Amino acid sequence: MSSVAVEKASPALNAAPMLKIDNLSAWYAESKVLHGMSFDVREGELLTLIGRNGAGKTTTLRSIMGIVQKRTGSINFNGTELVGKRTFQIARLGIGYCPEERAIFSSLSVQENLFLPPVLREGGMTDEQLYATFPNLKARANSQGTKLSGGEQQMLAIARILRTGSRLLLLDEPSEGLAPVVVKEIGETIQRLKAQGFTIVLVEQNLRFARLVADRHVVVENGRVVDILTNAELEADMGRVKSYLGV
Ligand SMILES: Nc1ncnc2c1ncn2[C@@H]1O[C@H](COP(=O)(O)OP(=O)(O)OP(=O)(O)O)[C@@H](O)[C@H]1O
Repeated sequence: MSSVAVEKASPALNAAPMLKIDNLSAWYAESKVLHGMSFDVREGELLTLIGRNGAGKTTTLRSIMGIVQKRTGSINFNGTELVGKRTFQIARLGIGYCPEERAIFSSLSVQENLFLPPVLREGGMTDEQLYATFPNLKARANSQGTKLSGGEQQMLAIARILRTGSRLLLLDEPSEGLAPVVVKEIGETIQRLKAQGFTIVLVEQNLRFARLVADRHVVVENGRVVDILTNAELEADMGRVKSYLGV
């Protein structure tokens, strides 16, 4: 399929930006980790951040959520500037963050974990909608967090932020450490969420997974954006991205 055909097939590529990141820099203590990153995320789009270990992908998500000590530049979400805002204020605007470590509370049941974050704004999924989207979790509603498989924990971590009313989802390596069959399930879930109109930024090392779900890819290297390409462009020239990733 030509890139033009794919771009036509993905209306999100022509949508207005929901998040505009301009000249973003971020620090951990004295150490500058992001060096003037700029990219945007369009409404309804699924955008991946790809790049080697330590490139700054997680830090980009943490900067959007305000979980770094210092950041400069601009992160504009639907017209509101996020630089200067606190994490709870950012969450209330409708941004949900699912960290790499998943943060499932082992002593709590699935249901308790699910209902832990407060509903922050209207439009969040109801319990029925959540359990319809994640039928495995319904069957495990009273199981303790620790008794879940890695895939179930990942599903729970994603489900938890859907209740809150978030419309922009920041997902950090949901495929990490999971068996291929489970990665496929997570991919299908993410595609369903996109079809439901969620906008998603996905940090992903697994290119095979990223290609299946994404509209566009932002390549991060040493805290800088070194390339932005549509999924069709990636399909047409895998070598372009593999050279960045060293694979
Ligand atoms: N809490 C921290 N304190 C100090 N430096 C950090 C901290 N977290 C990350 N770093 C450093 O910031 C840089 C970017 O890390 P980041 O986790 O954003 O990369 P990444 O692209 O997400 O890679 P990975 O997939 O390995 O997590 C790395 O050099 C890392 O060592």
